[in-house]
This record gives sequence, structure tokens and C-alpha cells, in this order.
Amino acid sequence: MFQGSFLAQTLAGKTTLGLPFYLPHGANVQIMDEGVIRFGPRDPQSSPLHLVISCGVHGNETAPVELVERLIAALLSGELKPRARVMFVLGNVAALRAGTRFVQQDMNRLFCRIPEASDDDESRRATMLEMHLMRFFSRAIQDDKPRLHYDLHTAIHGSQIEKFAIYPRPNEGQNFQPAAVARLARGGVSAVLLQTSTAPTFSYFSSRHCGATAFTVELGRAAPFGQNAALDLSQMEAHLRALIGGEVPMDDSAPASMQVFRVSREIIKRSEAFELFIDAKTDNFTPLIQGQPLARDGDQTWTVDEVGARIIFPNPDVAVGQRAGLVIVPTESYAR
Ligand SMILES: O=C(O)CCC(=O)N[C@@H](CCC(=O)O)C(=O)O
Ligand SMILES: [Zn+2]
Repeated sequence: MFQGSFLAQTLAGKTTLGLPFYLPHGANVQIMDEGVIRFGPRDPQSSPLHLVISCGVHGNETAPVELVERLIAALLSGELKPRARVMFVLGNVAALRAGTRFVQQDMNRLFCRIPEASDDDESRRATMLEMHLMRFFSRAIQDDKPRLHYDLHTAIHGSQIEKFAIYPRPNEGQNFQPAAVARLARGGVSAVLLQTSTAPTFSYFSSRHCGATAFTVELGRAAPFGQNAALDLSQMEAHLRALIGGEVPMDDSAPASMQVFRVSREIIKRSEAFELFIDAKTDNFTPLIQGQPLARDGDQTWTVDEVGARIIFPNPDVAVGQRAGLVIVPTESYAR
């Protein structure tokens, strides 16, 4: 089943789907789809955690894909033994082959939508990935074990804080969980952005529809395959290995060093007349000055109203209807 690495086989279009089987050291494994592989212990009932680790939702963000490939290889060799149920997802295989963020549409803007007969390949792939996560996490409904989804990215932008995460709002009746933020700190993440609005992103989907504690995790600067040596992912790799091995940290509060922000506003591009008054090369977390003009779109203008605001993902070249940036502000509160 594995001639060469799972990543190499996937990129070569040689995925072989199959029934679940046991590896010599007892782990259960199944290739569910192109770029989707699931591992678990011989006795799934003993799993302390249901974990999805996704990467490559954007095809130019390769460091997390190389990290996932190392984890899959360690599991296949028996060097890493799964106690958690874990499913790995290489999101946008076509874009990974092309080395581009996407082929036709940004896949991370295609979740939580109603499928249509006219859907393009990326829309169909997003829908298939939703089905894989619904099925994987449906097993979790039978027990009260934690459901966790890390969607690993790297960023087009430089950043004043290298490793950070976007935390989609939990469902009604739930608050953001400091313990979940504390786990991220163990993976080397230094800031978390609490997102209180809906979003068409993979992590928002698994939070909203799978009841998972989900994050988009930005691990550094995007670079092509083989050019990620300068990016240190060792702490995140150790954290993911511990989770896969069934070590679920029980910290109940995030370290004081973790910076917590709330997404105050999304700047949405409403027409081709849109202008962003912040250079698209501006680093993430660059401070904004209260009263400073942000953007104009026809007769609508945005200025910085917030105190202590910073910019995230400034990008005027997004498609109409998509966000051209996030305005964040510091917060002490984890309330939803
Ligand atoms: O660097 C950038 O401009 C974008 C990096 C990236 O792909 N970020 C994700 C964030 C997803 C989220 O908000 O949860 C994205 O834009 O899809
Ligand atoms: Zn990305």
C-alpha cells in the first residue's frame, strides 16, 4: 500500500484507497480519500482524544505539509504509536501540485456552503472534506472525549508574532476555552485571535458542525517544498506527537505570555472599486492608529475606531465578497 511516502503518492495521483488494516505494531490505519488518512489504536474505545490535523488547504503553504508527512511516516514505521484517533488531511492536493494558494478558488472560503451541481473542483473537495470530518467526529459523539482540529497554515505575510492561531467562536452556550489556548502554547503558538463572527473556513466548519475545538494555526512564512529549513516547527511537532500518543494536557489556563486578541472587524471587499489604505506587504499585528483611514469601497469608508487595534492579513487582491483584512484588538475576556 505504501510504495514511498504518503505525500509523494498523493501528489503523484497514486492514492490507493482500502479497507482499514492493522500495522505490525497494532495501529489501525485506513486511507479514506486522496490526501486523507486515519490512524487509531487497536482498541478505539481507549482513545482519549479525537484529533484532526489538516494542512495544505492552501497549496503554497508547505511547511505544515512536510510536518504532517513526518508524523505519518513515524506512525507507519511504528516509531510513533497512536493512542488517539487521528485523521490527517492534505487539503488542496491540486494546489499543492501547482505550488499555488489555490487553482480556481480559495478553498478556505468554500466551507459551510450548500453544494451545487455547478461546483468547481475546489468546492467539491471542500464538501468531501466536510463529509470526512463529520464521519470522523461522529464517532466522538458516542463518548465525551475531546474533539480537536488543528488546521495548519503558513502566511503570505510577515508577522510581528510568528506563530498565532485564529479561534472560531464555539457554538451557542459555549465559551472560548482557556485550556484549549493553553494547549496551543505548548505547540509554540504565542497569540490567539478570538473570532466571534461566522466564517467560510475549515476550522469554523469543524467548530460549528462537528463540535470540535478548532483552530487555524499560522506557523510562519509560506515557502515552497524543500525551502522551509529556516522555519522551526519543532515545538508544534512535539506537541502533535504528544497528542497523537494520547497525552492530553489538562492545563486550565493559558500562560501569561500568550497574547489574546479579539477580531473586532473584517474588512470585506464589496466591489472592484475597493481600495485598501494599508500596504498589502504590511506585517501581521502591525499597530493601527485610532482615526487612521483603513479602506474605501465606493461611498463606504473604513477608519480605525478601536483603541490598540492591529491589522491581520491585509490583502486588497481578494475576490469581491471576501475579506481584505482583519482588525483585531487586545482582550482579557474569553467570553463568546
Ligand atoms: O497570510 C495571509 O494573508 C493569509 C494566510 C492564511 O491563509 N490565513 C487563513 C486564515 C483562516 C482563518 O481566518 O481561520 C486564510 O486566510 O484562509
Ligand atoms: Zn493558508
